[in-house]
Amino acid sequence: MADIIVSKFGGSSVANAGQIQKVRRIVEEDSRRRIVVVSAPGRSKSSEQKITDHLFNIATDGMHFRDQRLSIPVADSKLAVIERFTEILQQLDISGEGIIEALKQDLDCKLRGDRRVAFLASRGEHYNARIIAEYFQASGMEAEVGLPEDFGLLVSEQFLNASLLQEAYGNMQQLGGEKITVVPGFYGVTKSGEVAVFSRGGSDLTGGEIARGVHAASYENWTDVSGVFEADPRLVPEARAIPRLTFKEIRLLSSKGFNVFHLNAMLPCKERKIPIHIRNTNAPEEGGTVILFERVPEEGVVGVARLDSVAYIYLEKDMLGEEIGFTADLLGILREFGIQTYHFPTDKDDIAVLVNQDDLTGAINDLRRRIEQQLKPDFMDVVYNLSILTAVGLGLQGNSYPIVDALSALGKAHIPIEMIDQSPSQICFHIGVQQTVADDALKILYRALIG
Ligand SMILES: Nc1ncnc2c1ncn2[C@@H]1O[C@H](COP(=O)(O)OP(=O)(O)O)[C@@H](O)[C@H]1O
Ligand SMILES: N[C@@H](CC(=O)OP(=O)(O)O)C(=O)O
Repeated sequence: MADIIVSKFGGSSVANAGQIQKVRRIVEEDSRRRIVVVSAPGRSKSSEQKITDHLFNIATDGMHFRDQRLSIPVADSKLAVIERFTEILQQLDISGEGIIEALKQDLDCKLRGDRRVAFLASRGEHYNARIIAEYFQASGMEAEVGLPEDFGLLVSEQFLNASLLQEAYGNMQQLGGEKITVVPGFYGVTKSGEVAVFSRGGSDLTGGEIARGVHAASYENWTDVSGVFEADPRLVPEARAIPRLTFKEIRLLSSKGFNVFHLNAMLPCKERKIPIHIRNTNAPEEGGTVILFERVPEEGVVGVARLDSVAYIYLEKDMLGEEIGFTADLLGILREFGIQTYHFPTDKDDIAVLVNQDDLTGAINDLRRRIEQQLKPDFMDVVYNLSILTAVGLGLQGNSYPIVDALSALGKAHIPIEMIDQSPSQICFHIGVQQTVADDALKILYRALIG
């Protein structure tokens, strides 16, 4: 189906009726846009929460916003979800028959545990897709909704972090006929028909997997910025959109904080060499970013990413470097505790592992005890609140000068460096700093390496 474009519209692009009207215009403009993947309504103003967050709040009995030091009662979240969909229906001027009643019933579902969380979390995408398909039809388009439960978007039974099952690719062949099919992102169904969701931001994954399944000519990812920027535009306002990136570069950048595109969403497209085009729903005339298999680099560094909330677990033990299997044992313990690791610089008598510090919450005492018992370090320390700044670019291969420039710029600004790591591929390097200086450090690196 080489003439099909799969177009995914993110939460900001489908947050309200005005945005959905823009989506319609975009879809109508190119007859190849026959599979449209939609997210749940995101924030349309900063005072609002994403519908998916309200749904997680309902599913977790009002605990979901605790990290943001907010407490939103379940009843308020239910009301917010119902009101948002009612408003969208009214403003699009469609009846949406039975939709609000069905939504209310779903919000009172009796499922338990992860199954309950997954089912509730999926409702934002489910109802938005149904509404958008109905709106497309009402405005004269040949369109229908394609629900994962109907066409068989089969996923594993990890209800809150599902992955696609191979059979799903065959089932996707029924998509992409003459009609436009509106597919809800973020969820699939297990072989026994239960709903399971991908990780957060997972509508990008739905789009990427469907693009692979139908052998699409391209995968468009429509959002609220004009492509992937050289640095997070909220932190570095002068950053510009990067016209072309490779699959490898975007993966390195998204794994270190470029959350414009889900880290794993490029993998299915890479397999089939399907180009990904990141574009702005609010400015479709702008070029955006194209992600391709290869490109000729004209620069050293193409982007600088920043990842916060990193902790540094440091162990010292004489002869550690000579003890075969020490690193594997340490990483094995971290795996057992479900702690995400980023880097592990090692030396003769010491090792550090940089981890996601949110994963340490509630686990750190048990983890320390376990490491002490099994690995018997002479000394152990845990340092919190670090940021990793990651510079990426194919042009770094065989050109180490940007590393010198980066260190010298940080040195001139008296920014202390906690960690340095060059990736084995040599197309990126990482610098760890205290989170308190990360804003400055990012701007300094941006100016030294790109701006
Ligand atoms: N390097 C970057 N380039 C572009 N956007 C970025 C970058 N890093 C972070 N972002 C943020 O990602 C946001 C888009 O992602 P997301 O909120 O998931 O969009 P959507 O709702 O369309 O899925 C942008 O509004 C921007 O604030
Ligand atoms: N709505 C889901 C899935 C998703 O991809 O959303 P968005 O396109 O708004 O990032 C989430 O918030 O995680």
